[in-house]
Amino acid sequence: MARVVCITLNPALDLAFNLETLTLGHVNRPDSAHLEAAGKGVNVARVLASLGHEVTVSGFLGSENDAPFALAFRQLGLTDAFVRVPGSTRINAKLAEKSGRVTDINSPGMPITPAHITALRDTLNGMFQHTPAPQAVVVAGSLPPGIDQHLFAELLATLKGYGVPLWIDTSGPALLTAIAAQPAAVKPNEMELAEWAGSKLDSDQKRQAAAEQLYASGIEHALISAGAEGVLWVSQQGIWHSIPPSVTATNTVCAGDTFVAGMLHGLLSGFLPQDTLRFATALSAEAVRHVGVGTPHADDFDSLQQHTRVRRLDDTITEGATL
Ligand SMILES: Nc1ncnc2c1ncn2[C@@H]1O[C@H](COP(=O)(O)OP(=O)(O)O)[C@@H](O)[C@H]1O
Ligand SMILES: O=P(O)(O)OC[C@H]1O[C@](O)(COP(=O)(O)O)[C@@H](O)[C@@H]1O
Repeated sequence: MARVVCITLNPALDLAFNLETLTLGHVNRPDSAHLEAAGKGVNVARVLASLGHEVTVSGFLGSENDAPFALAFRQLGLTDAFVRVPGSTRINAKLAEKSGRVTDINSPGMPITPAHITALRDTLNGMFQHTPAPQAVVVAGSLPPGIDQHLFAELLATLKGYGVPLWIDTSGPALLTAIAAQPAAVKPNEMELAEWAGSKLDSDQKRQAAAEQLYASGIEHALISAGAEGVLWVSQQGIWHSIPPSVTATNTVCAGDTFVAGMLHGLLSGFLPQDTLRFATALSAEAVRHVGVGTPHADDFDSLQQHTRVRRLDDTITEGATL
């Protein structure tokens, strides 16, 4: 199993509500409510830890409400290297309706100062100078106030300088900065990548063209997800497409994070490309059946994998496992 660092610059407590129907402008009374330590990198870490990897989590956490995070990290066996900053970590509301529709309300997050950034850099330096060094680093989620594109680009350059594969999952201007940094992998969804692509990515053909363009721009693993329509993956190992099994989508929050973790797991474990994509796609489909990240320990996980369709769209690119 591998050592992985998951960085969440803007974590969140996810407050998930399950409602029959959301009625704007009225009192809504959900069937259930659930509060969980989250944010993209934290969610990726949850999945990797459940798959047996040794995971360190880092980024910025508000010191005033870090108890649910500290508890979750202990329970999951994650090493906590988050820099504490004064204030409270944001709360994001996730309103899931019976129809499967989810409304996300993602708050801006706590302001981060240059001193906090220096503290994070020191923490990361210590981590990567230690042997054995981590084998991969994931940076996932939005940027908090105080971290602009310039600072983000500098941080990514530092992480690339450590010489381990850098995986990034973010959106908006940060996604453009991430792509320009030429990391080992990016995993936008089709809507997040539309701005970079300059048009809607509303078909497999358009997603394939965009993934090939990302790959050509210097990204080893270009991954584009499109919900139930599946994933386009371009790498040295070929051009692959997957379609998830049909499941009842109860809550799609965390599906993307679960998918990223599944791909990283497959590649770190030396799975064949088709097995890696099948595993990650099935795991993310598992995630949408309930609140939170997907679990490979679900009773029917083998069946979910069997019902995941994976096919290679080319056979000209040389196969060879790289991370
Ligand atoms: N309705 C769904 N049914 C089955 N699988 C889904 C569904 N929605 C998402 N997934 C799985 O989760 C993955 C990530 O979901 P997606 O919505 O594309 O990303 P994100 O959560 O980052 O927006 C998809 O590639 C797919 O495998
Ligand atoms: O940092 P952002 O872009 O605001 O996203 C944070 C939100 O994304 C999540 O990590 C879920 O992400 P996915 O649905 O893409 O897997 C939530 O836990 C969190 O509230």
